[in-house]
Amino acid sequence: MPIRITFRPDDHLPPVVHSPKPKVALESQSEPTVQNSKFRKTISNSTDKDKVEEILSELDALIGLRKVKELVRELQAYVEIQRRRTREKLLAESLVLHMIFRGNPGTGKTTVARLIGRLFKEMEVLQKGHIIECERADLVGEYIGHTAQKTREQVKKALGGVLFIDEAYSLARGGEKDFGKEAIDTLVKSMEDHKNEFILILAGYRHEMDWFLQTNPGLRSRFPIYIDFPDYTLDELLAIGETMLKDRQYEFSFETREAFRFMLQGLLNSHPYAGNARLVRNMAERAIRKQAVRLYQKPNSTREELMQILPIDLAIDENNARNSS
Ligand SMILES: Nc1ncnc2c1ncn2[C@@H]1O[C@H](COP(=O)(O)OP(=O)(O)OP(=O)(O)O)[C@@H](O)[C@H]1O
Repeated sequence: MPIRITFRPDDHLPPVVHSPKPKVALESQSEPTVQNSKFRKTISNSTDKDKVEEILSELDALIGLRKVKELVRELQAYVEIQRRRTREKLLAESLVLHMIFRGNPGTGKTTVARLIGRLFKEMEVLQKGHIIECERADLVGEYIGHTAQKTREQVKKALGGVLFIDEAYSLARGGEKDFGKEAIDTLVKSMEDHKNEFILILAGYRHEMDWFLQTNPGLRSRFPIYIDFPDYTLDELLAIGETMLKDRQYEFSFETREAFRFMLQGLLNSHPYAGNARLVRNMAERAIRKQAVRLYQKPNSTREELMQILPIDLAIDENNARNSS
């Protein structure tokens, strides 16, 4: 039986480790290995600490997500300590790192899943660390047997990395007779057949995910790690927008910043799930295109002009921007 780590989503406590009586002692082994891993990779001291730190800094650079960052760091520390224990020929168990990500679209789930894949590659938990993103249509087929085949194909592609299934609950919506059930069964079997060869992350809206896991106790017991992604606040969304522009060497003028805040506030007031970074990215990218059209007829644009996004590029006039401040 594998070690199970329960991260309590709602508090800051360290993970609870449910460790059944270990059956395997490594004392007799001269070269400690990761248990149950098909790769049976020899654990060396060679984990590139700089690369791990680099990935953790990328995680820290994300706006907000304080608890998510804490959990990922806890997870990283936990895995690292297991490695050190193995090196000291202490008891070793396989790590079960399948996860549930709960949150609205655009709250950073895929971004964090990618970082986790890369992190575990550097830590030699995963061989490749890539991510295969899929949804119901990629897993569910049209006739008996087709679904199992399609799902196995996705698992195969994900071996050595992360299989990320968005809106995972859609697999259970059709009930017992739906092919989605076959996809779930195939996933469960793949988790057994390919233990430690990939990490499965099921993602989606919080309430739907809770319902999904309640209706599938067999599945639920295989996911020891829950990570919640809250909606971003107005200030966080603003910071995300500014970071996205800065990364592309653009910037808001003072008025544009206020106009952007005003637009975001309006959207947050009218749409309950508007607090997401995807929306901000779309707004920023649209503003960049609008700026291009505005400057196109001006061959002698200055460096500053080429960098600055003006309120007009947000399709909002300056009066509105002033009113919002
Ligand atoms: N905290 C953050 N800081 C900076 N950029 C972010 C942050 N969160 C998300 N983004 C950016 O927002 C965009 C959407 O994020 P992402 O795809 O990770 O969200 P998601 O929760 O997986 O949404 P979906 O389910 O719609 O795919 C990406 O371009 C990502 O880089």
